[in-house]
Amino acid sequence: MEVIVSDTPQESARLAADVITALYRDKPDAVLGVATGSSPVWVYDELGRRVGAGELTMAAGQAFMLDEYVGLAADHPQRYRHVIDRDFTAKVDLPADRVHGPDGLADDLAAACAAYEDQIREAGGVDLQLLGIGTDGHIAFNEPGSSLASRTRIKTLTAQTRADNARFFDGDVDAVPRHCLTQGVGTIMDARHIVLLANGRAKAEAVHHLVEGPVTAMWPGSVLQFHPHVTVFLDPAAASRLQLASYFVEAARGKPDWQGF
Ligand SMILES: N[C@@H]1[C@@H](O)[C@H](O)[C@@H](COP(=O)(O)O)O[C@@H]1O
Repeated sequence: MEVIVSDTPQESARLAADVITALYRDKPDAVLGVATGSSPVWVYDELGRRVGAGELTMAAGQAFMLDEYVGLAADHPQRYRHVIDRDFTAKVDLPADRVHGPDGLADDLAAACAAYEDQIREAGGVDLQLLGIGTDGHIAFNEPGSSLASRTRIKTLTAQTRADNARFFDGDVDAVPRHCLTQGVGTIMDARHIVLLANGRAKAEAVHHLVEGPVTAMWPGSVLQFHPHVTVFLDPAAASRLQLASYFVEAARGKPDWQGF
């Protein structure tokens, strides 16, 4: 696991965008895994800027979302489909019909989950998965206690996650759905490169468990310690509980070239 502590979230986002830019240069039809939440938004802004400036094209790519709420009305602005359309797809040149997500309005949710797994496999798997992390250590919507081998399925959200996400529902926790469809931990682990961003002190405990804790389903992000290619971008506040923080900062200073993680 490579851990990079930057001075600001914006600098982390630029570095993450460098990794994605390098991927699309090498592989124009690359498959990107996209995440909702505030953590990746600056990455999407930077990708959009680069596409606009002619420095990057994702036009031959595909993207797969991590998760979706169950039962939110088709036109609800907080459906992750709409969030990704607004935060990511609208900014880049990747055609909207090549951005896929699990169908939280399907009549048969289990079948929709299985179909989504098939779709990812048929696309050749995810080349680079962008991730955030919840304050309780969840990745996508794999809450504490999730099987570390899980595949895309229906999950119940914890009270903590619903409280965290109430800010997107005018502060009304009762408006936050109780269920979601989410890629499983095992599905995420199949991605060839995982790039996780975390910012702010509220993430410091989850980041500590992710990087330094024992691998446990109680902190699902910790399973990334078993993945051969993970890059974690942190701001100083998110890194503040790492025992190895000064080591990571020193290592970053000695690094001559950020390209080619
Ligand atoms: N399902 C998403 C996760 O994919 C995301 O990582 C998490 C953290 O969001 P933020 O980046 O806004 O802190 O929020 C949601 O629960």
